[in-house]
Amino acid sequence: MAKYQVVFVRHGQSQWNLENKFTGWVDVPLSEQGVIEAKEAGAVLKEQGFKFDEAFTSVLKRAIKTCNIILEESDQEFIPVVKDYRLNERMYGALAGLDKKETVEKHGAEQVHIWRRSYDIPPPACEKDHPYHPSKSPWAASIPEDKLPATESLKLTLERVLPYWDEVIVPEIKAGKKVLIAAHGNSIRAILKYLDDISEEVIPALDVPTGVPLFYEFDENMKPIKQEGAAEHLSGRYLIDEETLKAKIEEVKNQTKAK
Ligand SMILES: O=C(O)[C@H](O)COP(=O)(O)O
Repeated sequence: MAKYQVVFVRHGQSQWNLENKFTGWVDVPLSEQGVIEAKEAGAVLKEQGFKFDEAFTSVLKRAIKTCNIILEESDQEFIPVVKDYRLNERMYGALAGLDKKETVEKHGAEQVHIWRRSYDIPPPACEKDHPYHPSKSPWAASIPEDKLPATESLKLTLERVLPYWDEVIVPEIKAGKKVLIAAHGNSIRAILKYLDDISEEVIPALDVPTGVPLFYEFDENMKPIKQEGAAEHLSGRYLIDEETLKAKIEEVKNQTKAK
């Protein structure tokens, strides 16, 4: 029987999603389209009667803004919002700031797919003097230096996100709180891999669309309950029609397809 509920949402389209650049920990804003997506996500949640007691987000403004817009649109701005770098996007290493298609032209589609979607192969590390090294971000001072990654695979992202899920978010859920998690494509993929026990062979096929709420229910042991209309490989379902969902997932996949 369903006992707990969680809604995940990847931030709306960011300025660098629009410009098709690898982003990771670079703190770029939402694009105009991203703001619209966040508003739509909030409207759907309101329409379907979702109420939250607490929200969790990263320290990156595209996720924070998405979270705030959703809460504003659904009349729930009063709830506490907890920000933590452990929900950040995976750190994209030396690829941060590079055009995704130009990177394919330079290194080949196969190599870029490995960097983007393999489980345990990280992109090349970024040096300390890289313009987007995380030590240069304004919130870096609040993070232990040894926790500032020079690059991250999905596996390393999972090793960062999972303790936060287990030690901070799950106890809140088990205390009866309804939780919204506004995060990033790869930090959400990491949690979903864990929740739905997705294999290393299958995880490269999983893409998370921008700005679409993903609804999960769990039993008393925090085991996900398969929803009617669940998305491929997942127990949860996206709160959007299938055709729009397909188009939005395709958009993510197409970021590295030939021009
Ligand atoms: O950090 C980024 O570039 C994106 O938000 C996620 O990128 P990906 O879909 O290429 O992993």
